[in-house]
Formats: sequence, C-alpha cells, structure tokens
Amino acid sequence: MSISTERNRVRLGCIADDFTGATDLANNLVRAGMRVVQTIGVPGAALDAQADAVVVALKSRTIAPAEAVAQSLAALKWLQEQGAEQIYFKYCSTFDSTPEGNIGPVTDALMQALGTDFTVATPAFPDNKRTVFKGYLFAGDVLLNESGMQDHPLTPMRDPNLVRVLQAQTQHQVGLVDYQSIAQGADAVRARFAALRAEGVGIAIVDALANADLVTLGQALKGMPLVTAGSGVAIGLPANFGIAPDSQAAALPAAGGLQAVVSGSCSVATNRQVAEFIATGRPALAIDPLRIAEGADVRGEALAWAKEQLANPQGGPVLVYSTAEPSSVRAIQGRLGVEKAGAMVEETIAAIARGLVELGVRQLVVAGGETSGACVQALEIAQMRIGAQIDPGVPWCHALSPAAPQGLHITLKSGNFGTPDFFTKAFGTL
Ligand SMILES: Nc1ncnc2c1ncn2[C@@H]1O[C@H](COP(=O)(O)OP(=O)(O)O)[C@@H](O)[C@H]1O
Ligand SMILES: O=C(O)[C@@H](O)C(=O)COP(=O)(O)O
Repeated sequence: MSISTERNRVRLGCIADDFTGATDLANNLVRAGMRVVQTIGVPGAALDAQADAVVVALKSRTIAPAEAVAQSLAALKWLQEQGAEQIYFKYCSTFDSTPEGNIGPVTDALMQALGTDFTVATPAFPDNKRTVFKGYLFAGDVLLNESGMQDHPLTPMRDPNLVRVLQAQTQHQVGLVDYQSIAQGADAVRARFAALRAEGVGIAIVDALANADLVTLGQALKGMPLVTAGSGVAIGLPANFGIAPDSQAAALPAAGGLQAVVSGSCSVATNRQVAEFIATGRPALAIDPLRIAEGADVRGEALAWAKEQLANPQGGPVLVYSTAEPSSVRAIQGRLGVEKAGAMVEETIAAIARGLVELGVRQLVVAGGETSGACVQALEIAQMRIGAQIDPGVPWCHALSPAAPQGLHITLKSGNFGTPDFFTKAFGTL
C-alpha cells in the first residue's frame, strides 16, 4: 500500500549512484528544510516514515551500464509509487563515470521511463569548490583532469569538458546553458531550455559558479520531471515546494560508544586526512591488498589490533586504511587487475567495519564512496537518518544494524571532501 497521501507526500524522489553521494544529497536537502529518508537500495515495502524527499542509495556508479539502468529504473518505479513529483538523479560532483557511463545510459533510461525529452546535467557544487564554466568542470582552482581525478582507481577523469564527456555516453544531443543565461535569471534560463529543446538538444549541461546560480537554476527547474546533477542543485529545489530551512530537520539521538575510522578511498583529500591522523600519533593500521590476495587473515589481524587499541582508555579513535598514493594503487592494480583489487579491498574493509561495530564501535567514519557502499551493506543497514553537517557534503547519520540494534552514528565521507583534520574533527561535532 502506498502512503503517498496529502499529509505525507514525497515531493522529491532521488536516485543516487553511490552511498556517500546519497548522504551528500540528503544533507543539502535537509539543510534546505526537507525531511529526508535515505534508503539503502530499493526498499521492498512502502515508505513508513514522514518525508518530503527520499534518497534511494544505489551502488551503481561503476557497475555494468545495463545493470545500473535496471537498478535505477527499479528505484524510479518505487519512488513513483510513493508519489514522487520530481525525480533527481544524483551523481558525483566530479562527474565520475567510465567511458561507457553510467551517467548517460541511466539518464537516457530515466528520460524514456518518465516520457520526457529534456533534462539538465550539472555537477556544480560551489560549497565544495566544484564549478562549471562554459561546460568545463573545475575542482578547486584547476580543471577536473588536473585535480587528481585523472588518477582515480575506478573512474579516472581525463576530459574536463562535460558536453564532450556526456555526449560520448548518451543517445541524446547534449547542449550547454552557459553562465550568461544563468546571470540573467530564471526566465532567461527557461528561455534557453526552450531554445535548446527546439534545436533537438535532450540534455543541457548547465554552468554554475556560486550558490546563487544554483538558486536561479532551481527556480527554472520547477516542474521539470527529471533533474540530473551533483548534490549542489538540491539547494534550490525545496523552495519550489514551499519548503524553507528548519533547524530541527537534522536532530539525531545522543552519541556514545567507541570511535573508529575505516578508509578505502585513495583520493587526494583522503590521503591528506590519513596522513594528518597518523601525524597526531593516534593508532592507525594499513591494510596491504597483496596480503589479502595471498589469503592472509587481514580482517582477523586488523580486528585483534583494534580490540587492543580500543581497550586502552586513550585508544580511540582508531584508523584502519588501505588509502594509498596513485603510484602504489597502480602497482597493486597491475598485479591484481583494477576490478579485483577494488572489490577485494572493499570486501575486507567492509568486514573490518562490521567487526569494529561488533566490538562496540558506535561512532564510525567511513571514507570512500564504493567503500561506504560495501560497509553499509556489510552492516545490513536499510535506512539512515541524516543529522548535522560535519563539512560540506558530509553529515553524521544514524542507522540501525543487526551489529548495533540500538543504532550507531555513521558518516560516509566522499573521497575528496572534508578538511585535513576530518578524521578527528568529526567526533568532536557529535
Ligand atoms: N591500496 C589500494 N590499491 C588498490 N585499490 C584500492 C586500494 N585502496 C582502496 N582501493 C580501491 O579503490 C576504490 C576507491 O573508491 P572509493 O571507495 O569510491 O573512494 P573515493 O570516494 O575516493 O572515490 C575502491 O574500490 C577501493 O577498494
Ligand atoms: O558529489 C560528490 O562529490 C559526492 O557526493 C560523491 O558522489 C563522491 O563520491 P566518492 O568520491 O566516490 O566518495
């Protein structure tokens, strides 16, 4: 039975292609006043909570395009059954995808299922220094392909021109709404949409340099059946549904228990965060992917080490990481293959995360999108409540798990988000 009544109507139905990205989007919606539920995968039953928006978190960024399409369409169907009025496909603010997709194929499939011939695409997220100018994506002060993303273990991004990147992945013609239209306000943006549509463009990359641009874009997106974007565009949408910021939207239960960090992200920001954590003298243990491949009991060793560290009153937080510099990642991938290395490390870190929670960890930081997907699945978490933001794009969340029946606090940190002291600062904000 659907509960999409007048009293509890899901306004925005969101499909996120990874789990850190899902909490990032939920965080921006909560900050703009929406009550948000994040589900892990497509739920088997109707929503049983009051929510203005639901974010269905998929782990579909790097799987085969046909499988990503199938999962996204299943998410769409469930969201429509909950009454969602507008659909938001969330991908990474660095537009992470392989040459085959999945941003293009999933967008095409959602457009077809929704019967729409036009949508937008913009990863702009100025709060995290992702800006789009003339269709080129900048991360901080440099173009995407100079930002470290050219060395990503799974989705190396070597072309900063989003029109070109997306055109290679989609059946639709890709166009551009550039900064000049945005600067002229929502009516000009709508006029540009109409002009592009008349030219046969199906997907428009949209420039945005600042939050004000996303607010303008948000107004122009009112009533559009499908929006595809990073999390930034979310700041401009709640107002279209008459929703305003609300300080209570991010309340979570009180935190307790032991503290730990697990990191499988090899992104530039995470490398810095691991180095900074180690420099504080706190306990940190590196995981060696080659030992996993040799069949060593890496999980068992890590948990025995963590148990000893956590027994020490000054022991926590502890850090277990596979985070490494690009040259070392390339060497591991050369020996094991890209997919096998990724999957093996994810599986081991996820088993360690589960073990840490079984040891009493109730405040857990996970770094890395794919890594977070694996950890949340290993913890058998079905749904998450979104709390206060630690850094832009990274909120604390609260979730139930069979390993923590009363619940645990967990944060899923995107690879390139967070200040260098994130792994210690996060615990101070609970
Ligand atoms: N030392 C390593 N060598 C090779 N691959 C690794 C190593 N450490 C982690 N990985 C893999 O790299 C990928 C990192 O992706 P992800 O977790 O999404 O991080 P990010 O959020 O930084 O993109 C995962 O598949 C992970 O298992
Ligand atoms: O939009 C973003 O940058 C993040 O929400 C995100 O999706 C990050 O993915 P990972 O870098 O794989 O954690």
